[in-house]
Amino acid sequence: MQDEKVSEHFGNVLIIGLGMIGGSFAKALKNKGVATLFGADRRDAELTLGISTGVIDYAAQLDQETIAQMDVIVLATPVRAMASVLKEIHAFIRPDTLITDVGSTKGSVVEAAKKVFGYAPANFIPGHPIAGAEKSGVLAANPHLFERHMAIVTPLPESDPVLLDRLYKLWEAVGSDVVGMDVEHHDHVLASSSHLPHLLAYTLVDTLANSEKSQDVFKFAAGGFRDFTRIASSDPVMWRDVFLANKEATLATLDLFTDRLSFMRQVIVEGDGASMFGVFSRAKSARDHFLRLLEQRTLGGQSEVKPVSISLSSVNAVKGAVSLTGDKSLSHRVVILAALSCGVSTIDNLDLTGNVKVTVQALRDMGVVIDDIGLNQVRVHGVGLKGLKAPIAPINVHSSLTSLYLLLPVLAGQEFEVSVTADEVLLNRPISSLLAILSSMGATVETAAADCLPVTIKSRVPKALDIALAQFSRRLSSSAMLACLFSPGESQVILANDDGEIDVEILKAFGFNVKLEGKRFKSAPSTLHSTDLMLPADVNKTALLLAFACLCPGSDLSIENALTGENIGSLLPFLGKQGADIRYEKDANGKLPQGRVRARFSQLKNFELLPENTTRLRESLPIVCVLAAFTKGTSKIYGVRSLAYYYEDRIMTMLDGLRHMGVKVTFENDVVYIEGGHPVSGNNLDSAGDYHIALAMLALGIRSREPCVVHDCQKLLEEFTELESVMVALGLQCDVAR
Ligand SMILES: NC(=O)C1=CN([C@@H]2O[C@H](COP(=O)(O)OP(=O)(O)OC[C@H]3O[C@@H](n4cnc5c(N)ncnc54)[C@H](O)[C@@H]3O)[C@@H](O)[C@H]2O)C=CC1
Ligand SMILES: O=C(O)C(=O)Cc1ccc(O)cc1
Repeated sequence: MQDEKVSEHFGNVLIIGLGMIGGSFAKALKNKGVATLFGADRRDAELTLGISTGVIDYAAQLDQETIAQMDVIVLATPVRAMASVLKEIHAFIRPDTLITDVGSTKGSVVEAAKKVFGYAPANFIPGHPIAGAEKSGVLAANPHLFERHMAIVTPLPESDPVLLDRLYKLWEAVGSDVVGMDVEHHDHVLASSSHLPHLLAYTLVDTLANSEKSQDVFKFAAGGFRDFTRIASSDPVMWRDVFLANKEATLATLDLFTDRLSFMRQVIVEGDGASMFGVFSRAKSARDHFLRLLEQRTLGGQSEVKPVSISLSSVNAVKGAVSLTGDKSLSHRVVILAALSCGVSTIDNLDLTGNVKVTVQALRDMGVVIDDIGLNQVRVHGVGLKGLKAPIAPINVHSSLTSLYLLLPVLAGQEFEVSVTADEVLLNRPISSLLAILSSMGATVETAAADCLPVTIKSRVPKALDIALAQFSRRLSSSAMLACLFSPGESQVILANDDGEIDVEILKAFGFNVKLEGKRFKSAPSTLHSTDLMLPADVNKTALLLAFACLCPGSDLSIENALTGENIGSLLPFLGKQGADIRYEKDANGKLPQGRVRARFSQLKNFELLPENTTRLRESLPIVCVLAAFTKGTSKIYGVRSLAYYYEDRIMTMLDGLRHMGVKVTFENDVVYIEGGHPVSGNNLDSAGDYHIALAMLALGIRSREPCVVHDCQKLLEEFTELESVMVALGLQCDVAR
């Protein structure tokens, strides 16, 4: 099959050693139509098969006439055969012909070339695809073998830059990501990542095969044995050559491993379960981490998102009582505190979707064992305040601001150097206020661009905090509170807002000695201890569902496991002020202020949101706009332009939705005017993939006079996993189309 053409043509390419790797490379280039392929092999049968299976165009001899015609020569024999091949052909090679190889070791190949030529030839540039299999021979050739896998090139100081560029292009043409590396470094890295595992697999199988019980051992081999020993089916000649060629580096890694194996032997002798657990959990975390990195590469970093729409079939009352999955922002905080505690905490009703996964993964990457023990239930094995382990790669918070704000002070409190990065969306966002907290802690931080990610926390001289936050942000407040955990003395933070109550309750639940007087947060050094917690319902979801009930005549909705403090979140207090009928019934036994919150329909008052309140309600502005549409009179929202652009964008999308439903909306001189009290009618709304807009549009759709579809709800359903079942439980007729 001929793939699509790539522009560059590499001319005549000769593969010497037409086995699995040489054949795969030849077939990939041939399918792309970017070269004329010649093959040479000491086994004629491989060449015949190579032609009949369309791997090469021509079989070739290693004579002067052939070699002089080649633009690229690829050595693909076992590594120790490369010296003799080079000896045979070196006199015929044109100086502008690129000679390269695919061998698993590089030092020995460079040595061979220097010996044959008498110097390091500028046109000899070694390479090594990090892709393969336990198979051999041309029949195992696979043209897709190198796609989205790395290829290492190891240029020498003498290497010709034009030919080096050609080598990069060759590997790119077959789909590889090419990286340059020093020859010696290559041999050390590969000794550990590839050569040692092959040695272990061969030795394990050989040991067991020679044991008395070998029949039964193989008969009852479980999946683990099969996975671990797959590579012992690899070609023995190839691997004999690798160990002969890379003796020093393989011995170094083997010695290290042998020491660790002896240590594990002693651990077993002593029945030291804690050490076993430590080694196994760190290894699991490290492997999970690099598998994810690998997956990102092989998937091209892309995951396909299927559009989802939700249709609401008629105007409904919202009736019933439901419990919701735990609060997202508390979920982040609680797993972090449990990880920093001494002892094992069990957390129930944790929200393990979306960004919380990012925080959990970061903690796992730093050696914290977090067992999934049931639906939304985890057991966290705390490592103590400073017990996190240096991760093997930078911590990636992806697009999770909450993970970033909560983890950064925790990292600044550890004793290792660590870097933090994120997805592109967060990379250009200045985080000056957050970095200021780190510097108040006494941490030295380096950023790539001024006050933006990625950051590296270099060192720290712990200091007691005494700071006042100017910015209204719950994340920043929590960040400062967590920073106090690592303070050597009493600390004080003056918060910019007065909604720190729940965070303080959570800190207290883990034994942190803190108190909150108005906006003044004070702490004294303490050791955190584990606790078992049942998280109350998500504050945003609770408020949004209660807003639905306030909007729909005949409604009576109870959220059974809600947070019940007066200052929890911003939307419920706002609804209360607008005359909503909301009642709180506190559960006297809860560790946190939690219980039942009940809402019934009531006619809401129109409102004016001054800039300070607009900022306070910024996350909930889409639903606030919807509420405005159902009050009597005109509501005004001031100061939208002073919000971060994404909040402003959200409001503009929401206003478009309102207009589409016949609501009179204007935006003039930084004031949004929404005329409420008129019938709403329309059947199609586009939520632009935003969680808050999607929920607000559902609220709008519920009051529409005709059945209404809200599009682009995949993010909503991803984060509000129980939405569908909650809607059904509340008697809302909805249909999710995936
Ligand atoms: N198998 C794998 O997964 C990977 C292998 N490599 C490297 O690629 C090279 C080739 O490995 P495979 O393709 O797996 O082996 P293979 O056994 O499938 O192919 C090697 C071919 O070289 C031929 N050959 C041996 N000595 C020769 C000589 N003196 N003159 C001409 N032809 C000769 C053999 O007849 C055979 O067809 C090795 O250097 C190996 O280290 C690199 C990455 C992955
Ligand atoms: O089969 C496997 O899993 C491999 O590890 C393949 C492999 C073998 C040798 C190399 O130099 C590179 C890749």
